[in-house]
Amino acid sequence: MDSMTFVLFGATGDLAKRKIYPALFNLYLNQKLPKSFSVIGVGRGESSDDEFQSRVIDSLHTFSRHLLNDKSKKEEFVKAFRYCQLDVTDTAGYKKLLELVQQNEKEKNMAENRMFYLSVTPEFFDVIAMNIKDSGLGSTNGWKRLIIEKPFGHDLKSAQELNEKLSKAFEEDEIYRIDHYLGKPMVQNLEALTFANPVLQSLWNNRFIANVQITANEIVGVEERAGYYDKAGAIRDMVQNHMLQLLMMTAMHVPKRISENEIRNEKRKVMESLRPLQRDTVGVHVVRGQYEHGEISGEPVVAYGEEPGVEASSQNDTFVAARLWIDNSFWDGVPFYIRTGKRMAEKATKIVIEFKNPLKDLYNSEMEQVEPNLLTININPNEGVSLQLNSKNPINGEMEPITVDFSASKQDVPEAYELLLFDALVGDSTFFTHWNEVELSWNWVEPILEAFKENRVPLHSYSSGSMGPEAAHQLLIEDGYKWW
Ligand SMILES: NC(=O)C1=CN([C@@H]2O[C@H](COP(=O)(O)OP(=O)(O)OC[C@H]3O[C@@H](n4cnc5c(N)ncnc54)[C@H](OP(=O)(O)O)[C@@H]3O)[C@@H](O)[C@H]2O)C=CC1
Ligand SMILES: O=C1O[C@H](COP(=O)(O)O)[C@@H](O)[C@H](O)[C@H]1O
Repeated sequence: MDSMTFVLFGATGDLAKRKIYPALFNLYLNQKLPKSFSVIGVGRGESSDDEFQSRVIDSLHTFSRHLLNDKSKKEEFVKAFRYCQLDVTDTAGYKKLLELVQQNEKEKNMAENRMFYLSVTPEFFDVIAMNIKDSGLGSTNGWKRLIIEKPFGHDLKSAQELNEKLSKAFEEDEIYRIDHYLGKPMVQNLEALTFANPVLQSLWNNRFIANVQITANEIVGVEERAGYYDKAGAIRDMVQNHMLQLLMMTAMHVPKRISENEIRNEKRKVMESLRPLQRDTVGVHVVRGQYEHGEISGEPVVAYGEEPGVEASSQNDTFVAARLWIDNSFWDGVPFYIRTGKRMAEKATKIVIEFKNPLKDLYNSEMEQVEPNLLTININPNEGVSLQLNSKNPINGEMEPITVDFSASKQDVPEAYELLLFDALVGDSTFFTHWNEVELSWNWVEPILEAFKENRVPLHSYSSGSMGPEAAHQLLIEDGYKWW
């Protein structure tokens, strides 16, 4: 693997400590980092290299999945870390950063391969990219790559403007837009599951599938992120990115070859076939909700409007459910339902494929409980795949659903950030979001944003700790289905 310098903007932030350092450390332990590498952490505050290294060690103690008592491994790992104090808006200051990067490359005899990770608030994405270019940091004899965090824009226009600016400093194939759902092992496994199993592949179309349900429910509320979340809502925070990515991964057709370009092409085709919504009829297919007070794990929790930093009158959505149609020959007539909410009864990220049940009538007189076959892909918290079948109970002779569980017991499942960082290091962008996907997603979401803003869609309240507003259940009931 190529030697490289990993320049981390936002090195003193929450994401760095909770996700990025543990991911880098796990890669290091698994010998998946280059033999020669350095990490230059950028932050506004003053810090020596030693202080920065101690901060990284602390984060590993708290957040690494390897509960390693061997202190020496951690110390060995952080030797590669240096700190650079820099206000990212201070153009002149990048000279110091460039000197530090070059000095390191020279000392360690490393190739000029530079990975820039923007783990900062989005308002700085374009500023930093331009400064990387103008300062000469981006002029290397090796490769340069930019990893960029979410959110990528606030709507279609702002996303286009951001992309325009980034593309002045980096080529599209140098930009790695993180959607951490694409780093989840079961999401990465979707491709193998659907393409490498002829049994499933032959059923993966509208002849056999009745509907598809994609759920990403959370127990947590807005937490300390009201400043961001109250302007974003579930529609921007989860639907525009994670939910539509899961939809693309589920609905894409088997590509001619398994390669990043072919997969990307198939994902794009899904988005292009997604039936557009009209602003004035959004409410027919989209349900929005906001959590009320309630109880979670026996503890009372406050309503969204009482959360710190949220105005009591906020009309922000903390729940969205929607019915989508993919107008192509594979999925014609198959509704795709998505739902995501905060303060729900359980943490569950899953994709459920409900198969058609043409034999239902065969058993109707004898047994009434013939359930549809369901393929459930559990993404979080329990990773695995299960298939619900009908079977006769040998004791009472009654038909009952049984579940065949395909989940292997995995003790050491890598974290999303670990898989994604490794892919970026080796230059594989399959599980990163291409600009086409971002643009098409914002484009599809745009009428919903407008309808929400203009209050064309009722804002239903739901109790914290429930399964969301009743209207989200009605959405499926009117089609003769229910959420699984
Ligand atoms: N935290 C999370 O779980 C997730 C975060 N994200 C995204 O990751 C990014 C980072 O989030 P998070 O870590 O939570 O944010 P934090 O607010 O915790 O950290 C922000 C970082 O940016 C640095 N920073 C702020 N202003 C400047 C400046 N002018 N010059 C230099 N550095 C500056 C801060 O340094 P200092 O304060 O030391 O100056 C700090 O290191 C965001 O885009 C967020 O949307 C995405 C998914 C999950
Ligand atoms: O991107 C985000 O995702 C999390 C949910 O992620 P998960 O891996 O725990 O399912 C969500 O809480 C957050 O609001 C959103 O910004």
